[in-house]
Amino acid sequence: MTAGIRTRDLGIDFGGGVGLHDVDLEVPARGVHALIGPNGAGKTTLFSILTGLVPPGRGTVILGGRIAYCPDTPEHEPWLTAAEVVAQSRALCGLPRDATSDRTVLARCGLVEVADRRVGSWSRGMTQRLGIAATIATGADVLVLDEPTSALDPFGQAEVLRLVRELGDERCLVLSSHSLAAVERVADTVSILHRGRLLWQGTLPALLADGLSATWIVRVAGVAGVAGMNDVNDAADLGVLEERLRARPGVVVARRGPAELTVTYADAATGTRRLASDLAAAAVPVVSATPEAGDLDSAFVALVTAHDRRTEEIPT
Ligand SMILES: Nc1ncnc2c1ncn2[C@@H]1O[C@H](COP(=O)(O)OP(=O)(O)OP(=O)(O)O)[C@@H](O)[C@H]1O
Repeated sequence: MTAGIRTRDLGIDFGGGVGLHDVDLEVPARGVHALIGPNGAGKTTLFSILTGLVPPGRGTVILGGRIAYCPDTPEHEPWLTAAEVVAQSRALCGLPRDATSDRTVLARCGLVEVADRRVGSWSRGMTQRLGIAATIATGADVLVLDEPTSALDPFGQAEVLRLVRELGDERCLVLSSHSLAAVERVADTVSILHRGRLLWQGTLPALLADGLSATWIVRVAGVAGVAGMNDVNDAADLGVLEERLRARPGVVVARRGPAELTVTYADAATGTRRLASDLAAAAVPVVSATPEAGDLDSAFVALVTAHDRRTEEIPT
């Protein structure tokens, strides 16, 4: 796998243990990579070192090509038009003038209709998209976007995430975000930074599998269209399902609500293997079976909490 970014033993000390410690990051040359971490984890510091804005205290950074960075709150000269901002970005990288390409970049970011408007009074969402346009215009192989969806409304977020996904299909795109739902939608690979240390890195499916619990929430179907009867039928179906699942070996079943059971296995891998066949054998209509913890939020919280517990246990 060619790397877009590779760091070895990267570190910086701000004093009192704050900074970055032994960061060995590996980001593929193509795809969307999300760097996530609690506030103060060191994400912006790491981006600043990767992009050469801050020299590291120690370690190395190897890049697969030119890198461009868009800060979380991009600022543009207010008297410039959007087209001029993009042209300026291209010129600062020593690239020749190319008004057609500038328009294409603005069109990709949904800004072509306002290309000739001065950007001084633009909304946060438009300013953010213009920052991304200026970043794309550099033609860099590695794009780093610091919290590109923060402070955007749901429409703005969807638009930026669509663009992020598109760009990641062409080159190496790294973003940081506190919106784990957004990360789950667009990222191919993820790294988790906490207190300046890289706790985890790998593909999103691997991270989700790591965080998967051994418990599933199973909801049964009622009899649709029978007024006032749904609860009664749900209860009846639930009772039958409960009894039949209990008869299966190694399954722990508990009631969760009027139409829901929790079904727990010895471990997540056993559950993944057996849940579908156990439900089929029970032969009761089921609406859904959802892992109790199987999303990025729970995987993230589990990793960070486990790390904190371990470090608290180490005597000082
Ligand atoms: N130049 C500096 N001098 C001293 N401390 C610094 C410096 N830059 C960052 N820090 C500290 O390093 C830690 C990491 O900060 P950083 O901004 O990189 O975190 P972050 O993960 O981007 O946080 P957030 O999600 O809140 O933006 C913080 O405790 C911050 O106060």
